[in-house]
Amino acid sequence: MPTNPHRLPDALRAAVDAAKEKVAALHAELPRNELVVWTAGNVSERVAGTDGPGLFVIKPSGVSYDDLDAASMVVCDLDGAKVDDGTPAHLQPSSDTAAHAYVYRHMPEIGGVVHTHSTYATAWAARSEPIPCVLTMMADEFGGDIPVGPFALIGDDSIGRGIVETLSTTRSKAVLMAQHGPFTVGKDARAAVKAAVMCEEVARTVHVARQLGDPARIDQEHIDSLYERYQNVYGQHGPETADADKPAQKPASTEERT
Ligand SMILES: O=C(CO)[C@@H](O)[C@H](O)COP(=O)(O)O
Repeated sequence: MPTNPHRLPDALRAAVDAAKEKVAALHAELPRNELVVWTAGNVSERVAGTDGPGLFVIKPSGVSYDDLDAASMVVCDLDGAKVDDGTPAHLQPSSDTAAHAYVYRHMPEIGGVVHTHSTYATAWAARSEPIPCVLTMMADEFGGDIPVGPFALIGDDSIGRGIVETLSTTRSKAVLMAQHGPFTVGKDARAAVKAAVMCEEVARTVHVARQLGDPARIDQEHIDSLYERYQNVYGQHGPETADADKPAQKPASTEERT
């Protein structure tokens, strides 16, 4: 049953509108960081403070990045069904909506999901090869290798299932879906966009390094130390300068999760 926007409590209406503004603005980061071409890629964010079954905001499918604004963002429930909140009826949500919805249903700590076809990360995905943790930046952001998820067709739960299954075995916020491209997650959409930018950067750097030889993986104890510092010490921590990229909960160590 579509949701009538006029029946939304004021707080939920405000939260939906805030998410639409934020997700629209974050979509501009994808072309700005050269992570997408044409209409490829998408960003979503869970609507904060939603009682009941939950909602998220995602871009409409196949619309030029130049034409995306808050008014064109689509609101969906956690089954991926479009919610009628006043967004024009002809705007259908992203073709990856079912994957985003699956992640939100199965990873309650996650508040943002991003998908791109960024060149270097997608090249690793094309080979179904994990990116080895040979850079401190990888240890900082991803806590280890960036894993590969299974090949899956677009349109149903298959991609989402592959993302969740793969991310459940790692600290990484990025997964390279085989022969498709990277999906990243974060506590909110901004953190997931950051992970997408970092994923492409390390994919490019490790690729370049491999043209020169075989880079060595960082020792596990050093990876753990770097990850701990970056996640818990790096950046600003005052109430007015809190880093929005920090995870809500400290993820378990690799040893605890495997
Ligand atoms: O992976 C795919 C298609 O292969 C999609 O991610 C498109 O690249 C973007 O689709 P929309 O979000 O515009 O539907």
